[in-house]
Amino acid sequence: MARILILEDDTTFAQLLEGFLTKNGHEITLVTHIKQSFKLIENQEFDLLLIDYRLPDGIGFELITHTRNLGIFTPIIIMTSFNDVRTAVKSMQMGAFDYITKPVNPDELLMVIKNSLAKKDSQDIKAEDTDSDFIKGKSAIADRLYEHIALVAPTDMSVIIQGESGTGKEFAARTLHQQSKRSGKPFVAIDCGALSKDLAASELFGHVKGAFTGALNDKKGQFEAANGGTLFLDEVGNLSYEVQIKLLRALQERVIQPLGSTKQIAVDVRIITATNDDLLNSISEGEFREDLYHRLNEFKIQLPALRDRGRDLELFINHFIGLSNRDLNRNVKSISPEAKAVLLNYDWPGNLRELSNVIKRMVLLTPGDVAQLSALPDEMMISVNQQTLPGSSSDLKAVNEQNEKAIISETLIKAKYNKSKAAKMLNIDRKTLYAKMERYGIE
Ligand SMILES: Nc1ncnc2c1ncn2[C@@H]1O[C@H](COP(=O)(O)OP(=O)(O)OP(=O)(O)O)[C@@H](O)[C@H]1O
Repeated sequence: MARILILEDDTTFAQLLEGFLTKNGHEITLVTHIKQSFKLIENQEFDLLLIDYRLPDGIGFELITHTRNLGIFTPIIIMTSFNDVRTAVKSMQMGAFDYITKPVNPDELLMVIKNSLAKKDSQDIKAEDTDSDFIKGKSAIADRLYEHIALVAPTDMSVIIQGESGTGKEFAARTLHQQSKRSGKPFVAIDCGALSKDLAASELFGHVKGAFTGALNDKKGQFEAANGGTLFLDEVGNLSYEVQIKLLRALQERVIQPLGSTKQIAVDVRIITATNDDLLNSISEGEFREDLYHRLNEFKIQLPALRDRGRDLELFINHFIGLSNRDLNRNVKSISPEAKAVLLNYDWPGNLRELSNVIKRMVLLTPGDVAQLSALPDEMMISVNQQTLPGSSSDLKAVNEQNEKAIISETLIKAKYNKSKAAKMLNIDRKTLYAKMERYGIE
């Protein structure tokens, strides 16, 4: 028995389907509009969504995007007229499992449903143990990101993921793999930034015993380990020129040659790469091969910096509080308004990784249920104070005052609010410090 949500505006046809599928042991919920279906999937669990393509308030694609953005991977079958088949194929690239053309043949429908449910079972395990600590976000920029991921995932295109440090490039690469046809095969991640020049080639392509000093045994490379699946090369800009040549050859000819071996080994690997910086600069400086770049860049995904993700920041703060409560056995339920203001105004150069660390520390330092400003690192407050300085103001007096205020706050934090010590560090006497603190409203 499966719980099936049917989204179909032709009510006579929908009731026919309901009768037929109920007879075949399924539990059916009927809706006629996309908006109603959004509400239902947010609040109830379904095993399958059976949706019409053209609906009174939009097209079926919207439900696919919405469910995938919510991190729900329930199988979706699109029902479409023969004329819309091309669009239905596109819907599969966006994450629908299958489509069926109208008029619907009952036996075909049962078969498609059976196949989709079987695929769902094989995906559930992965969704459980790899995705539960991750969220996608709800900003427009996150919507676009996951739309691109859903579009390119099922293809075999090489993808470059570009983004600042800690923006979630590895998570995006894993998502691409999980949504691809290769999901049942290995996902192998290599941090090229951590590989020494000498070891990179052996790590990627393997070596035979005696290939170089220290090669005591044959070793399989990661290309072979990822065979049939996906190889994720993080910080690909760090690979030496010689390894870049070998990599290009492996991609073009689909064979690798372990160091010291004359044997060629056929490999079928999809490559996803990530880089912090713009590889185009490295190309113009002659450090990265342009031909390899084009081979790797069949599709580019740009990961947004956390500071550009709007309301996602708050979602991530809450998400990480939940994870830290669980991991550290705490019960933080809210954040004081001052602490929240600092979290929301900080510019997060280390992105999600930095946020996750800051929240973990904050939760650890909060025995009660409200996190306070004192649980945040001093440097964050200094940085937020400095950001609010009027950078381009021409009012010299105001700029000086703002500077003075920021320096005093900063020094007080450094001196752990010991005013004699702070006065000494600022090279002023205690009385002057008190007067300035009062004038600038520093507590
Ligand atoms: N969507 C997400 N939801 C929750 N946590 C996330 C998400 N994406 C990334 N993270 C967390 O943020 C941190 C950084 O993620 P990840 O390693 O994928 O970033 P990266 O861009 O590859 O970093 P680097 O540039 O340092 O290689 C990790 O701790 C990861 O668990």
